[in-house]
Amino acid sequence: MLRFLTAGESHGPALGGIIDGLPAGLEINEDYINRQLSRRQKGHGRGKRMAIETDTVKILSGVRHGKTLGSPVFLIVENRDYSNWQQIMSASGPGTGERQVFRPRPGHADLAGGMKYGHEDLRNVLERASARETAMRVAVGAVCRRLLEELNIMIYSQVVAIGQVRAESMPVDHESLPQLMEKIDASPVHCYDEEAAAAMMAEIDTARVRGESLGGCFEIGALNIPPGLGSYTQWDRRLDSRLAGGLMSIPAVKAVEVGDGVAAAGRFGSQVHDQIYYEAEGGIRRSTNRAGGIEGGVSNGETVWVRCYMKPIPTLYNPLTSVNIRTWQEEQAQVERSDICAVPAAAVIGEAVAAWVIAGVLLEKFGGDTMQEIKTSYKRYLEYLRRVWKWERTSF
Ligand SMILES: Cc1cc2nc3c(=O)[nH]c(=O)nc-3n(C[C@H](O)[C@H](O)[C@H](O)COP(=O)(O)O)c2cc1C
Ligand SMILES: C=C(O[C@@H]1CC(C(=O)O)=C[C@@H](OP(=O)(O)O)[C@H]1O)C(=O)O
Repeated sequence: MLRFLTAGESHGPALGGIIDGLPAGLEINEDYINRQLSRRQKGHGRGKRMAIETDTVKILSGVRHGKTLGSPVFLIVENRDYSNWQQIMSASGPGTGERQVFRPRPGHADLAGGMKYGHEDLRNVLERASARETAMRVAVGAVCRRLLEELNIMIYSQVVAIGQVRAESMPVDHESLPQLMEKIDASPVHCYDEEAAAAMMAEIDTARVRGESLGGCFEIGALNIPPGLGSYTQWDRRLDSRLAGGLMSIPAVKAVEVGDGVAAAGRFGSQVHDQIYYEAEGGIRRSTNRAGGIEGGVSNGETVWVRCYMKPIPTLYNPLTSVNIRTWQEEQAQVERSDICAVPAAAVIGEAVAAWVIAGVLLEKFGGDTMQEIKTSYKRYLEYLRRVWKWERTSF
């Protein structure tokens, strides 16, 4: 079973992550993970913290001579900002009482977390509730992405809305993907459509001037997924529920839509379901993919695609009304250094989460202790699909 845990406070010394259940023999190195970490740090609308951090990972265990050993992989990413917070974060001594938080920010974890854990200083909540933790999730996801690459599976993302500004989602196929991703990565808002991207940036600038924040929507896709990942046999084995749960765990993501899920709810069945055809060459195929590549919680061989909807960032430089929890007087919410919009970063985090979920279901189906065993079993399955089901669309 593939599992991971992360630890670390936003302004503490470091983030840590342990991945357990990886096979032996997977090639991985720090540079590969760092490339994904750097993608997460980009995006128009980020605050000053991203100028302080240059996220880089250290692999502390589970990898030797560039390959996984089959034992737990232990990763850390240091917080450069810690040097500015060391006194504040320490248990005692000068500075310990500074930067306490008593005016909970509506939309953040401050108040609910304070009530739950009995913290009077709400910094004790926000330090862990902060999306800083997602840096480690991207590091973990990068290892899973490497595993998927070995099976020729690729993951992409693109931002399709910031506030009210929408962009067409770019159709993606396996061949065009590397070039498309290069262009999307070069966009300051992680969006293929240049005109929409310019409007999105202007929208973020307007929000900044007004002391406001913005959310939006991003799409995540996985290409070259074979039919048969996930299962309808138990609720917790469904690929759609696992993807939705994972993606919803990204801070501020408030809805996950599989394929055309939301629009489909308002249409007739004949306008929604993807008809099935057969061709002597190429075998079974669909001409549409409104289902998002998943039927009955099982991948159907089409591109798996989902959309995630992110709410606006809770910290507002023009703050909303709150209550001081020491005096019970109405006051404006705390203002902490903050992003204005983090949808482009969330898209990269979404890729990492999707990579982790898909690697997990893959290992459940083709699991072995070594990459070689997994590849052999994967190959055998694709041969079966070709022989029995005339399925030839998954390349390996
Ligand atoms: C990449 C990323 C960066 C974020 N940056 C901030 C930020 O700077 N300030 C803030 O208040 N919230 C930020 N958030 C959102 C909060 O972390 C999130 O709203 C909060 O943890 C409460 O969780 P919830 O929105 O899921 O209920 C960010 C989220 C992500 C994914
Ligand atoms: C640190 C990151 O995001 C942070 C997420 C975050 C929050 O409240 O979620 C608040 C901000 O923290 P700070 O006040 O230290 O600037 C963001 O910068 C990161 O993405 O690496």
